[in-house]
Order: sequence, then structure tokens, then C-alpha cells
Amino acid sequence: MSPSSHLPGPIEVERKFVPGPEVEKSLCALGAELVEEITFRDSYYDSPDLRLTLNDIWLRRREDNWELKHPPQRGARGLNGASTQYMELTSSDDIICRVSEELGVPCPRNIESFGLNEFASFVTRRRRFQLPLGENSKTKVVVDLDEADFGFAVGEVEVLVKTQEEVEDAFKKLEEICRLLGVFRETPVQGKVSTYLKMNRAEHYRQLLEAHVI
Ligand SMILES: Cc1ncc(C[n+]2csc(CCOP(=O)(O)OP(=O)(O)OP(=O)(O)O)c2C)c(N)n1
Ligand SMILES: [Mg+2]
Repeated sequence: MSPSSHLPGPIEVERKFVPGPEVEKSLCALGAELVEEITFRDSYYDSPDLRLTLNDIWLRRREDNWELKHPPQRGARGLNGASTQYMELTSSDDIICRVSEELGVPCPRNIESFGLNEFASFVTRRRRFQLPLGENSKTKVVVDLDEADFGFAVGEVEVLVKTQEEVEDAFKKLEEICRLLGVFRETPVQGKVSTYLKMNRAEHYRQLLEAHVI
């Protein structure tokens, strides 16, 4: 299989928060609009030696679509302070190439043929809000309020940027929005997958902590 010829996609810069009872009121006060309400199942996969996730590579099937998140720079971590930066692959060919490289195996015909194990699977109900564009700003800011079916809720502020040079400003923007929403915390807030693993797969969770991935 030839490496993909298209340009890499945007960098997703995100900051998670604990959604308190006032968050919707705060979103409303900032002029945010509810733009989407969706429900989806995510199933996450790794090799038996956990080589993908221990290298901060997250392969999932969201409903019928395969997606792979990886840090923009090889060998680096996506978590930076309390924010994260990841790129997402959505083409099966690109995902196969990346997983083959990580596992050191030849490219199979399809993702299923890697024989990976599902390590987490849950349903999320998501409400997506969009903040109004600020004056002189073209940056679209999205806030997701997620409820997972294992009794866990988390919020996330997200912006998409095109280059690594824009990431620092994006981190600042996310911090500012969390302060405006009254949900700012210095330390990272754990997401759905980390929480699922802590509850259901303690040894996998321990190894991720030890590898400083989460
Ligand atoms: C705070 C924090 N978040 C994620 C990670 C790494 N990580 C763990 S699981 C994981 C994959 C799941 O990503 P996440 O953004 O938590 O899920 P979700 O919001 O449902 O996906 P989206 O719709 O945004 O694409 C990552 C990147 C980390 N180390 N620290
Ligand atoms: Mg997210």
C-alpha cells in the first residue's frame, strides 16, 4: 500500500472539564448555541501487549467508522499541561499503514485482520454547543457535554488548528474559555476512556499512568 498523498488533517486541541450544574447557564450567557445532539458507540482496540495505547495511539470504531488519534509529533505525548493535541486519521488505508508501522507487521487487507482486542466499549450521548466567533477571530470553538452509559459525564472545549505554531494560542484560548465557563482547573480532567479503564481494566490503566500517557 502506498503512503497517503493527501495533506494531514487539522490538529484537534482540547481541554476537558467537569461539567458542573451551572455550565449550561454559563454557555448560554456566552451566547453559545446547541448545534447537535448525537448518540454513538465507541469501541477501542489494541494489541495484546497494549503497544498502541502505551504509545498514545487510540484506535476506535465510532459506530461504523474507524478513527485513529495520534500526537502530532512522533514520540511526543498528546497531553500537554491540562490540554491535549491530537491528529485524527479516518481513512482505512492511512490507519492500516500507521498501525502496521507501530506493531511492526505487514499491512493486512483490512483493520479487522490485525486481530486486535477490544478493550473498551461504551455509548456516549453528546450535546454540542458552538460559541459565537469573537471580534477579529476566525477560530471556531466547540463545547461538548458528554454523558457515557457507564455513569460518567465530562465536558470538552475544542478548537481545530492547521499548524503546530497555532497550538500554543489554542491552549490559551481553551484556558480562557474554561475560566469564563467557571470550570477551569489547573490539572488534567480524565476523559471517558481513562475512567472506563480505571473502573474496568485496572492493570491497563496502571500501565498507561506509568507510561505517562494519561
Ligand atoms: C485529558 C486527556 N484526554 C485524553 C488523553 C489521551 N487519550 C486517552 S483516550 C483517548 C481517545 C479518546 O479521546 P477523547 O477526546 O477523550 O474522546 P472523545 O471526546 O469521545 O473523542 P472526540 O469526539 O473528541 O474525537 C485519548 C486521545 C489524555 N492523555 N488526557
Ligand atoms: Mg475529545
